[in-house]
Amino acid sequence: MKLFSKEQIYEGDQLTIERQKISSTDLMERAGTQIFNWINLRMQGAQVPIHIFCGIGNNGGDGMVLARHLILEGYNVKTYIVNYSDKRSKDFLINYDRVKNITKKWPEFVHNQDDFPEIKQDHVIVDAIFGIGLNRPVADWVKKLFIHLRKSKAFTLSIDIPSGLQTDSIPLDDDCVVLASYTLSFASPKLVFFLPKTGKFTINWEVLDIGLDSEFLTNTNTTFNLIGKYEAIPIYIPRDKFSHKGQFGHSLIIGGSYGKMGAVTLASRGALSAGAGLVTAFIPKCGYQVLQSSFPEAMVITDANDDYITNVEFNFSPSVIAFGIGVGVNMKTVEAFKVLLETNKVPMVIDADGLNILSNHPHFLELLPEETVLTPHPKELERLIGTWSHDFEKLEKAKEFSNKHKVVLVIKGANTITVFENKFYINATGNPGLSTAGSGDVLTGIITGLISQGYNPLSAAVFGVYLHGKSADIAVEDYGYQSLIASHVIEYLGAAYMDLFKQPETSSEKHKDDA
Ligand SMILES: NC(=O)C1=CN([C@@H]2O[C@H](COP(=O)(O)OP(=O)(O)OC[C@H]3O[C@@H](n4cnc5c(N)ncnc54)[C@H](OP(=O)(O)O)[C@@H]3O)[C@@H](O)[C@H]2O)[C@@H](O)CC1
Ligand SMILES: [K+]
Repeated sequence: MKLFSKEQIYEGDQLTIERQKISSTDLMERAGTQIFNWINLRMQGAQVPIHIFCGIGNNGGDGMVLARHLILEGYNVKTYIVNYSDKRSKDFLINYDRVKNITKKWPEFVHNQDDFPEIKQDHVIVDAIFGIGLNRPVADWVKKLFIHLRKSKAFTLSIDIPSGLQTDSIPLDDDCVVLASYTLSFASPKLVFFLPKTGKFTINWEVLDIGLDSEFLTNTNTTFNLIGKYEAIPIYIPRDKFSHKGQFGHSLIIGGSYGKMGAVTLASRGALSAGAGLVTAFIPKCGYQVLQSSFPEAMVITDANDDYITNVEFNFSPSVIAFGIGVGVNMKTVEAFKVLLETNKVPMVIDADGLNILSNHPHFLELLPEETVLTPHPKELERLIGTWSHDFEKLEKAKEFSNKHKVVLVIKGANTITVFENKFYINATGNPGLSTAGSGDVLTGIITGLISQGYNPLSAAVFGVYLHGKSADIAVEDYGYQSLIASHVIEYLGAAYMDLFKQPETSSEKHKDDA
């Protein structure tokens, strides 16, 4: 799913008005009506007090349309105008008048703290205060209103975006933003729903289709894309009946050191379960028995050294090499990595200590094959690209790094983001159960196994992250967040593949933060 920028949304808005020969007021009517339908379907006329807080721009206008429909339907509505500016938008004013024409209970003005109404926990709040037009910090009394709303603990439905959240920057502090239980967003979810510092302001979200111009929706290219089931399906390469294991490549997983052999086992199992034809693990000698007995499907080659890798030698042509899991940073291992990089020609996936070695020896980066996949967690990323002061800076720096070194960068997190050639692919699957030992090793294995069978590195990264998260989403139903372990993610990979063709996208693809 495309994540449109604020500028693109305003442009789509304008194009829709021109091409469909409708007025901006008509488009607002569509938006407000969609929100009304959403609420009406769920509340079925219940007389729970609904407090609708409207700003004075078009987000407030949407709130006014909603208020009119709810009042006409007999709901128990209280409407407020959060009067943060005198610059009312045309469509806000039109819809303000329309509300006044159908009820004697005119909207109440809120100018300061004394005007804040009492809201009980079992009431409903609609937040139509600011939309994507917010472009500076909110006034102090507006911030106090946001705190007041939050303190009520009432279900809070934000229209388009939680008020106070800008589409392209991080709020000064948490009190500057409404905490939404649910956000109904127009045209596309907003990028900020997926970033660590801003995603927490909406517990759930959904996109409402307001019929924007279809040509605009199809032809507009976006820098950010959300990867759910419908984006994953076209990446999938089907298998034909006469295929054999020789077609799916040979993954070589190089890693491990004394005490860290399980990581290589997990990655090897991940690669084979993702569909690699053959998997060979290259490990220090001490892991030979461990790996052979814990994962008989893998072949094993050992280093001359017992405890860590000193010299990588093998006598076959792998389709892809993964390096770094549990490998440590011994100087001999570093040297072995360098020699490998100097001679290697096949695609690579680099993780864990492999990334730490790259950070400590940045000139190694020049030796990487183009489109090498790097899979850092936040600390490893920081070592690679330096520190950042906020999420947007992090993304910018990650993009520069990926461009400079021509690498596919997989930024692991609650919503893992893959960066390549100035595009960002935000993964929609996965859950807090993945915060568990070895889950990154499994991911590296899956991506390696996908490259092995012919996926290009970018597709393998994007699809691999999707499958990894999806597998965890299915497994968590059986294990719960706390008990999910990395091995389960491997065991449920088959289910994740099969789910691609099973049923329409379900709510599990929606952003959830209900750990
Ligand atoms: N495109 C679509 O798909 C559709 C969009 N629709 C809806 O329109 C919404 C966008 O509306 P909007 O542009 O009028 O902006 P909104 O967020 O209501 O803010 C109002 C004004 O406040 C001002 N302002 C900014 N920061 C401020 C601050 N800190 N303190 C005080 N004032 C501040 C700023 O004006 P300024 O003062 O900068 O001139 C701004 O213009 C969008 O989110 C969606 O809900 C639908 O109706 C139809 C289809
Ligand atoms: K809002």
